[in-house]
Amino acid sequence: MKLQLALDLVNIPQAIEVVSQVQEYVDVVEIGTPVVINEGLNAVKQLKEAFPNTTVLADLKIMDAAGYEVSQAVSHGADIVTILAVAEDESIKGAVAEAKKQGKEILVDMIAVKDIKTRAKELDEFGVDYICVHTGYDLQAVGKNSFDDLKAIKSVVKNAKTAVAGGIKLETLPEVIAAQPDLVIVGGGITGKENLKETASQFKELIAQG
Ligand SMILES: O=C([C@H](O)CO)[C@H](O)[C@H](O)COP(=O)(O)O
Repeated sequence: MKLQLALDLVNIPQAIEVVSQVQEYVDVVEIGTPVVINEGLNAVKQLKEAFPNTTVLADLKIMDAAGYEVSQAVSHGADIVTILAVAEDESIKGAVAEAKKQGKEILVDMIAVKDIKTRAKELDEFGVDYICVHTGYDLQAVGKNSFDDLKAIKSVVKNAKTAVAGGIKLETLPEVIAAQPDLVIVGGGITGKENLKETASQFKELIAQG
């Protein structure tokens, strides 16, 4: 089980500062969608240049022009690129084909999917690398989480790795770990704390005990 740190509410220098503090405890660093919107793929490029040995995920949440957008993210240093599960099948297949060509990976974000099991089965057959259940900020705000969705996809996914994101905190981490995803994605649960390093190390320790 790996830990991904999501950086959403920072600019580029702040992102680099956060990663320099917690680098040893995280397996993947995500340049979040709000950062890409504010700073463009330059944020991915600068993070990769600052931490060349770190796996960098570009949270583009692609919806169309998938092959092209994956190729752009990869050319800026992304190792993993996200696409939305609600995108057309052709877009998902295009993203997977481009990532494979470049030796990189695709994470599909299940945000807003209604029939989780059916879509997860289809995505699994398209050869995506990760299928991620995700409660976005707007549903977190009304008290939702993705823990039951994680169990649902775990019951049908045979090939892809599974991931979970959305409001995960140290207090809720044991419930997440119990469902055994391959990747746990945490943003505010780490970046919102005073002592980032201590919090990241506690996440890492619990995940290692898995
Ligand atoms: O993908 C995300 C969200 O849509 C904003 O871009 C976050 O990175 C994801 O939800 C993880 O962040 P937290 O919910 O703060 O843990």
